[in-house]
Amino acid sequence: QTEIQWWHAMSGANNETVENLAKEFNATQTEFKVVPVYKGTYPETLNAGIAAFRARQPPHIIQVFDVGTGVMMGARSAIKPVADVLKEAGQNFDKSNYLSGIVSYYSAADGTMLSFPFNSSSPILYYNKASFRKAGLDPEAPPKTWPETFEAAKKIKASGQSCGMTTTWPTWIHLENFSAWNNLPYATGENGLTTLTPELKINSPLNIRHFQTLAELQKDGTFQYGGRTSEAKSKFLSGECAMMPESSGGIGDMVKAGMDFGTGNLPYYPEATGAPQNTIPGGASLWVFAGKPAADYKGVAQFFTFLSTTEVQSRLHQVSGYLPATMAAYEATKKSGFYEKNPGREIPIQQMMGKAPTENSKGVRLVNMPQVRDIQNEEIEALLNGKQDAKTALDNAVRRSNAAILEAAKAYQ
Ligand SMILES: O=P(O)(O)OC[C@H](O)CO
Repeated sequence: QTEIQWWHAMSGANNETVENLAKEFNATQTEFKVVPVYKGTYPETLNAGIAAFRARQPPHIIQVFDVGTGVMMGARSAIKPVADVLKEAGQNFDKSNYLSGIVSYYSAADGTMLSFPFNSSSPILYYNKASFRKAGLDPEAPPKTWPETFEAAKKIKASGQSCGMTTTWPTWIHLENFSAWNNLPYATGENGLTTLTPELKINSPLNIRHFQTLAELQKDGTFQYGGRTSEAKSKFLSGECAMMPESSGGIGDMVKAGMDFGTGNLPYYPEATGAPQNTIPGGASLWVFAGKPAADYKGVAQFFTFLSTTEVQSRLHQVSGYLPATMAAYEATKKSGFYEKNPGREIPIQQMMGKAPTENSKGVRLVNMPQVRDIQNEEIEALLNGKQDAKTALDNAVRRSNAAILEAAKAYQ
């Protein structure tokens, strides 16, 4: 039996899903055994993959988060495009079966699909219904705009509760999706999609106002910072913080915890022209490393074909909150009545596909995006620690990121 190593970053409820998928696939045939290995957070998993590649011992499949896409595309000789893996193995592969916004994000300029869109997400607002009741807020009416969200957070705090709001992923949610959803540029060159050396635009007056408000609310704990990736989830699950913008793919843990929670759209600013626009694909995709024996790729292809079936895709979407990768799975979920029975579960798809994207909202691509996020996180943390104001933080983030992008782009020119 040939083992197929699959490195991933899924913890909690999503980890169980990954384990179950591998078991299920392994039971369908005897030639291959998919072995999932948890390698830590998304940034940790990507770093582990790069180190393993350098040591000539990469896994067959690695899960890389949205912003690692540019890094992987830049390492073209290290990877084998998923379209080739599937075609060479004689698997029926038609790009048009997949959700268009997702597939274009994971395709090369010539249209070749490079990675498998395993878990795409959109950020939504989670809220604790009991906390809303305690604060005299309507538990069936989540705030729609950022000003309403901050008002609700203040009321929750004023009702004697410990924290109105926290957030996961400050960069992904409050910078990248913030720009797309409010139809503002994140960077020049269609957010880096048409140039290797874009300049960031994340220090507009609305960006500054948003972060200055978060910093003000952080002072008395109305807002509580909770970390750079998904760490803040524990503050919501424990009941400490009543609201939390977080990935749609985080829903499995809330369900598992038996919480009485509601979900709403990602808030926006009503004065932003065209807002709410559309969100951009988050989550991760599966990349295949090059240089493995040809026979192994047959197993990888079989596994991806298994993952693409309508039955598996529908289930994955319904259990995890990630978007279905294929249109067929979306249609099947609609037909089954799932969205009527589970209000709010169509939100991530509607947020991403509800409007045709503008040049501000197709996606963000930088050759060194994980590094740029680190820079932004440092500046945001200094802001929330009271060391600088929002204008300084965002101006610094722009200046430092632009310099880092220019430096990183040299390797590709
Ligand atoms: O929590 P996920 O898997 O939806 O990922 C969120 C962000 O897109 C990661 O960069």
